[in-house]
Amino acid sequence: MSQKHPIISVTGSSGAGTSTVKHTFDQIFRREGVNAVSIEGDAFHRFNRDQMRAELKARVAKGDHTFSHFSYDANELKQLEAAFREYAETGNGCTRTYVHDEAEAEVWGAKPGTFTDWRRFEDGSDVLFYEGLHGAVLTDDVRIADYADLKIGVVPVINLEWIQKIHRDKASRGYTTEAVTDVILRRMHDYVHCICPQFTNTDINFQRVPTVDTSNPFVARWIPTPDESMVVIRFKDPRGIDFSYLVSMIHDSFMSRANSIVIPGNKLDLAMQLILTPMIQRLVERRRRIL
Ligand SMILES: Nc1ncnc2c1ncn2[C@@H]1O[C@H](COP(=O)(O)OP(=O)(O)O)[C@@H](O)[C@H]1O
Ligand SMILES: O=C(COP(=O)(O)O)[C@H](O)[C@H](O)COP(=O)(O)O
Repeated sequence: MSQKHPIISVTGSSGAGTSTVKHTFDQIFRREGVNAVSIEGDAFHRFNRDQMRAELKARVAKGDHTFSHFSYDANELKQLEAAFREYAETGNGCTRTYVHDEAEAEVWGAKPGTFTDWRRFEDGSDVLFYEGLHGAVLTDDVRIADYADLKIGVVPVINLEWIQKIHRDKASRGYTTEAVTDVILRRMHDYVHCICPQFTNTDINFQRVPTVDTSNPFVARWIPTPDESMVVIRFKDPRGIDFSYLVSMIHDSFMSRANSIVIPGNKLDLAMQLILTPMIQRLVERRRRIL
């Protein structure tokens, strides 16, 4: 936690929609005049694509079938924690980019499946914004969640998450359904052990729930649209959340528990803006007062 250099962390599995949610944050940052530096969880993978394949082969040969990008030890989580700590203390830090495909390769000048060099953040930012798989990890060794001032979970129900991952990985990363299915299966152990526990450490979770049949996600021809879904928004600490304001502003929303509201899927962007803008304003105002 840092009053001077706040950190916002958006955590979700692969295909959950964290990159999509980043657009909403970018809009809020732009409108509110907040200068944010962004980092991606992929930057903190331990291995590039070839090294990861070799490591997987070696682990399988030793009888370990659970190693994946979700595993804590497939990532430099100490380094991610150090990046959060350094930012909290000094307002700066280091990141790099994992290049997924040819389009990103053009932008970054590195081959798909490799990392760029490490680089320093730009000076003078108001907040650090993280988006990735491990932004709310809390273990005996690694205390990433402790450094983040606002932690958001993006967690579609699992069939929908798989549909989103399969479609994104096929459309923009060139994988087949079979290849993505293998990845989903291999990652399941650490989905349970490394990803799910983080959603008890987050301040707010956004859980998209389809209202159409997704019972066989591996043959779904398209991703259920916002109109074909609802979103459950759960607050860890509901004190200070003006639920009656939210329910009156978001047409057709309702409270399902004392700490949760349910909204139509096509109101997600509006709901995020209504909920997150005052929270971001508070973080930035507190920082500016101190400075
Ligand atoms: N709220 C949403 N409504 C419809 N499609 C979505 C939504 N959120 C994400 N998607 C789709 O799901 C896929 C995965 O989203 P993405 O943001 O790339 O996930 P992540 O970065 O968490 O891996 C993308 O094709 C994206 O367009
Ligand atoms: O698990 C993830 C990260 O989440 P996201 O999918 O949301 O980026 C990616 O698949 C790996 O970064 C790289 O995998 P590959 O080397 O197969 O591209």
